[in-house]
Amino acid sequence: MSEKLVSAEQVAKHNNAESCWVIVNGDIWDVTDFLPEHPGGSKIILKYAGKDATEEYEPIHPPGTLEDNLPKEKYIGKIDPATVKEVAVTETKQAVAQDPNALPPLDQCLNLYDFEVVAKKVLKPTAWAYYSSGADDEVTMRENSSAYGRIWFRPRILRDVSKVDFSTTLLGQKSSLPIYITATALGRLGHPDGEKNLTIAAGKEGVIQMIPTLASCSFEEIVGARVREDQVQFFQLYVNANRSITEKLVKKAEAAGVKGLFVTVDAPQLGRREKDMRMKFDDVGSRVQNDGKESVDRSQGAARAISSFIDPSLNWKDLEWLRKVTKMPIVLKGVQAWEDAVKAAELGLAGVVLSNHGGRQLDYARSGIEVLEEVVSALKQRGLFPNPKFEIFIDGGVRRASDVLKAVAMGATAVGIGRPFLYAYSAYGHAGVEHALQLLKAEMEMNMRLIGAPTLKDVVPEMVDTRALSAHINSVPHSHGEQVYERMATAIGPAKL
Ligand SMILES: Cc1cc2c(cc1C)[n+](S(=O)(=O)[O-])c1c(=O)[nH]c(=O)nc-1n2C[C@H](O)[C@H](O)[C@H](O)COP(=O)(O)O
Repeated sequence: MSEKLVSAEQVAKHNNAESCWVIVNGDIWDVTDFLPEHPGGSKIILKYAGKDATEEYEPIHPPGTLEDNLPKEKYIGKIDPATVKEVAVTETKQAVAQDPNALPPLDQCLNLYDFEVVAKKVLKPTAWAYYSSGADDEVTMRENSSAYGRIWFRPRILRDVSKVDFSTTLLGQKSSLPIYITATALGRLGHPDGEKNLTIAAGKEGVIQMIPTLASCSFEEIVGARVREDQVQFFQLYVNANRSITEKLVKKAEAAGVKGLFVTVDAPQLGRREKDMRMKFDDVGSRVQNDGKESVDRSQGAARAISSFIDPSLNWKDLEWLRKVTKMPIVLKGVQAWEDAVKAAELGLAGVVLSNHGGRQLDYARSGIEVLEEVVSALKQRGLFPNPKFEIFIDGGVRRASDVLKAVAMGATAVGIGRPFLYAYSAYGHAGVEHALQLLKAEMEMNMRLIGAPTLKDVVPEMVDTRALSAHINSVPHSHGEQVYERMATAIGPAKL
């Protein structure tokens, strides 16, 4: 592409819907004609019209998105660095960018919760909002963790636990832990290397990473970041209303050696995550581009902007089509009732993930661990459990190895963990995720010794007391008071409400 240098002053003249240029990674693009086609609406682009959009663009778009989607003639040239004024780094990033020692030393993180504390300090507000939010009143998000608190151990004694082995297999693939790194979108919101941090750590620690459809990094970057030839990855699929796009994606994943296809079935539409949505009101602050004509649907936050392609018509019949597209084992991710788990087993699928999407979808959905109990009992009644060809995973709120062992005792093959790994790499890169996995290994070893189980096979239903599991005690949803009003008030701008 031409190396023509263009001054920042020249770019700044193209700052409206009639002529809109943006700078991304030093390249200048004329996106005027693309504005009406942008899935996230034109307002978010107009906010950066005539300016550098790199920081906002990077976490949401895999590399090459502009080159792949805009005709060559829309490429204007390179920004002349001599004409660019220093752009202030956001204050939280400043703390880290200028002085990484501004963080507590990694070895001060003793459990998964510690990463959340550090990440909250480091993450930009938009990233924190997206990662930490749950749907509506976040009752299910809180329930995911508190449900584990209603399960108690029945440890056994005088067993030789000098050697403890917590290795296992998931869909026949070896794993050093009954834990996998689950799919979470927009990895670059938290760290420039995005999902690659998870790939590196998963490879080094011998666990499996589930690659998200909505990754910030490209699929090739994530697969390319494997640290071992034989490193195993799974792929999480949002089925696109345009089935040919999905077919291409699934075939590419299979050709790249991905060993499992996890079809997300709990998100025909992404949930209303209000922390995330409130961030969108900031965009209204740039009223200068408020052309008034287009009513931006600000009621869905970033989630809507990235997910309008998801097909809400997806149904059981489509699984026949999917089985023709791939030979990979197919697992349904987001099953929340025993009836659907039994149906998946009877259809001969490879398994289910009992999950409510980390509490980001339907509020008041039950926790994966609670659904696990009813699913195992229903499968047992039909002679469908245990079944080596049908594996049950759960995710949501898993923060301790004791949570993992409760799930294994109740019949889960393994558990997915999401946010803790996002927080770990947002603060410390892949080293943070490696440390998080090492902490879980240390907890696993200690807990298995103390419950009297030398291997995962010895972790059996009699080791847990689940009598209180369905006794929900959830705090009444509360308004968020002052801090919400502050956020809302930022939207009160020149154009009176
Ligand atoms: C935290 C988080 C979770 C997301 C996630 C993004 C974030 C930031 N995204 S989302 O953008 O659509 O909501 C996905 C996703 O891409 N696909 C998916 O299947 N699950 C998605 N999940 C759900 C995830 O796979 C697990 O079900 C959930 O994270 C488990 O709960 P914990 O975070 O408490 O471990």
